[in-house]
Amino acid sequence: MASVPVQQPSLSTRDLTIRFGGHVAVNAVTADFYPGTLTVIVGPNGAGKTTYFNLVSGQLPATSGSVLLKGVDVTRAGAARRTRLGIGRAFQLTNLFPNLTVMENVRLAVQSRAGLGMNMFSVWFGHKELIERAGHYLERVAMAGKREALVGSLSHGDQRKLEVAILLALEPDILMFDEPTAGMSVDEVPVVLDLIQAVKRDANKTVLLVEHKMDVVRQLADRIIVLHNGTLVADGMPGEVMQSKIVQEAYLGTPESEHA
Ligand SMILES: Nc1ncnc2c1ncn2[C@@H]1O[C@H](COP(=O)(O)OP(=O)(O)OP(=O)(O)O)[C@@H](O)[C@H]1O
Repeated sequence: MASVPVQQPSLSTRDLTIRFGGHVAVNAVTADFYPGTLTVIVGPNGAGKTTYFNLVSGQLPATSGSVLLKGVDVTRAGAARRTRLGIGRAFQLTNLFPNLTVMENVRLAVQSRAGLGMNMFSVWFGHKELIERAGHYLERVAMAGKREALVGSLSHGDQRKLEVAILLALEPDILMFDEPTAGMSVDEVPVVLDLIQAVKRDANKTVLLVEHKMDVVRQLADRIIVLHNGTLVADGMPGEVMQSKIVQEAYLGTPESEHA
């Protein structure tokens, strides 16, 4: 009988926990994430979603438990090492250079991915291929027309789209988005959602998304994890998780319209 190959998780957390004083913000969360799957993490305000993201991407040190990236224990590794190992996160605008142009921001990401370092004046400057690659990512977020604009002058929605372009340019294996459409205008939202759809069709990419808007959750999720008071209370296919009693009580008990 032919054996079915067992897929290795690209990312795992084991009993991952962080305490702030007496408050346990993330409480013994164990989960595996696989390539080709988009997992949405939902939960009420203060449930621990962003803190869990910070523990995974290395912005916060765990109090206990572990984070494994492709089987490598990175619990004590900083964010930079985790990035080198393939984690990429869209950082709510904190990784943009406001005094540089849109093109320069994406070029730096392409340059970084190409292993050339972040020096604006290094040999790649003017390098046609890198500029073309940066242009490609700008086209994917429908921002090719704004390549010479200073980032600080962009609308909030454009800055969020640029952030997605930069994330894509870094070509991570694991992509983490924290409410990617928050603050976007109605016509900007589909650009980003279509892009995330396209990323999730790539069987090699693992996508994690924190999201409040239930229409976005329905549209994108292959799997839903529910956090409540820092604890994982449900994990499964969208249909079953949405129907489960614990979710109805813990999350959907809050009217959806409040989060829409
Ligand atoms: N640096 C910190 N110091 C102390 N408490 C913190 C810190 N960061 C988060 N917390 C607390 O941990 C809990 C979880 O916060 P977190 O921001 O992760 O929730 P969330 O699910 O992302 O919420 P929201 O949906 O509102 O963004 C909250 O009670 C928050 O006040």
